[in-house]
Amino acid sequence: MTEAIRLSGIFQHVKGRAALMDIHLSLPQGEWLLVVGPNGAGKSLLMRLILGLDPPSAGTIRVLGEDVAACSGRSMRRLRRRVGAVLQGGALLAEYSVLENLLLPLRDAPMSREEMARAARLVMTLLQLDGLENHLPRALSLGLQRRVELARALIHRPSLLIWDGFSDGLDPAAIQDTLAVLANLRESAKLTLIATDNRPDILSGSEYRVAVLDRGRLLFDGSPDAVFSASEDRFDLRAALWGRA
Ligand SMILES: Nc1ncnc2c1ncn2[C@@H]1O[C@H](COP(=O)(O)OP(=O)(O)OP(=O)(O)O)[C@@H](O)[C@H]1O
Repeated sequence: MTEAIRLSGIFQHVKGRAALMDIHLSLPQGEWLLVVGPNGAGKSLLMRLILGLDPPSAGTIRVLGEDVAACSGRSMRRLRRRVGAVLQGGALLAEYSVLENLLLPLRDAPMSREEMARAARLVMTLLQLDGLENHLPRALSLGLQRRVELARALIHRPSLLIWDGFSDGLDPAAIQDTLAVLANLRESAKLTLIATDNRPDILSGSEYRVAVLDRGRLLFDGSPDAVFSASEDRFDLRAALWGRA
């Protein structure tokens, strides 16, 4: 089976401090992985490495079969067109309309204006954003802004979606709506999802694996049921999942 990602022996140092240590992780295409852990565990750093936004201090990262370190210029742009990203803290450009924000990932795509307009219409309908194309992000609720971010991440029909901070700004109903959209894409287009969150059950209702990260180390990688039962015996897992109180 083709792999969406394979991380081998990843270390990441930030300002002289080891923030990720000896991470090994792989995921077949079409599967979903939830990376959970407390604040500061290293989830965002890991997502940035997978996206090729930062190079790791050591180790290799393969994304959709490509060695990220070996990609540059054209090959990196080609790889990025196969990956969508929703990053923490929202990255909608404030002075751009919803439509202009949506079209950003297509800047370098070999597509005509008509094809771009069609892609935007499709994704706006998919996420029920019709009629909002000329709005500025600040005119939208936080939940709608998140939906625009997701639409932007999906506009180029990526095989792999990276979502850092899955439930940020989403209420329970919005989480369920979002999961339904993603489940359809998994069914129809084999979309792979790698999401981060603080809650290990946030994707419940879907089939997914959980990787527990704590202080830069991967403590566990398995099914949600396995992680919950393992945490009954392991203080470190329990603390990473539910807090050290
Ligand atoms: N630019 C930076 N400068 C200094 N330290 C950083 C920087 N980015 C991350 N770190 C540190 O690296 C560690 C991992 O941070 P990271 O943002 O990946 O955690 P996280 O698990 O995503 O946390 P959260 O759930 O709060 O988003 C933390 O100790 C953080 O303080």
